[in-house]
Amino acid sequence: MPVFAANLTMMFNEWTFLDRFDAAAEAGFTAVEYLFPYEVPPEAIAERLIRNRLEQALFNLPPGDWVAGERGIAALPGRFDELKSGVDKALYYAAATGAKRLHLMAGLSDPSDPEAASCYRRSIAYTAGRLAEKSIDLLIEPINGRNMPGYFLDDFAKAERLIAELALPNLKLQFDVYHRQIMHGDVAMALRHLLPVTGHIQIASVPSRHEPDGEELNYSYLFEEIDRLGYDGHVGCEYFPRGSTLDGLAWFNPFRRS
Ligand SMILES: O=C(O)[C@@H](O)C(=O)CO
Ligand SMILES: [Mg+2]
Repeated sequence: MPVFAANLTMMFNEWTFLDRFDAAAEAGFTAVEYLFPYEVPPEAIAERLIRNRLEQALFNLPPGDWVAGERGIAALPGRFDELKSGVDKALYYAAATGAKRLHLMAGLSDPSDPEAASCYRRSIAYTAGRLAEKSIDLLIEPINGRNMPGYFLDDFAKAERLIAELALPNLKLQFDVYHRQIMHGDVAMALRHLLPVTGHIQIASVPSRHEPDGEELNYSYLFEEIDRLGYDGHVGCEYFPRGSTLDGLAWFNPFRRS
């Protein structure tokens, strides 16, 4: 049975950020993820995780100036010092929360620009090395251009090639089924092929990015496939509820912790 992590950036928005941990546990989740924890002291997050017996599945390294529209800095020339201090900060939060996976966002940059490509590889190699000292995996995630126009890592095959070429033991793919379906389709075959390099899976309906309970993907089949493949990581519920988070959790009934 897949182990689901509630994405607290998108779900449980009826509660304040810290209270979302309590709400997710109450709803039967055993793990959580979110984009960024950096507005809240790590000790406060750790306290909620322990109190609710929740595992911290994943969060993202600092992405640059998100509010101004940046979506990561790893492929942006001239930002390496900032990247290094972001790694320090993320590791501090990972130590407090027990996170064993961090996602590094590439940024908005021309995918065919060789300078961006070399910058991205350098950032990944540096970050993976720092994370390896703490036995933490580094994830890279291809993101579809409809949701994030101009995102550097815009192709699953490119991510696969990069992981193979860099050959860093803790560098893995963040396989977001929602992005995969929009970018390339062929989700089940891609899961079979890429599972050996996949460190985290995320889900949402396509095209609406709502609950995984309809529209163009058959999630019952995909959940069984994920089990058949022997995937033992988390499946992040990275979706915007159609209405209230709790009203939208019927799909989760067979999986919830009682
Ligand atoms: O799919 C996404 O959008 C996220 O997983 C993310 O990390 C960046 O927004
Ligand atoms: Mg995602």
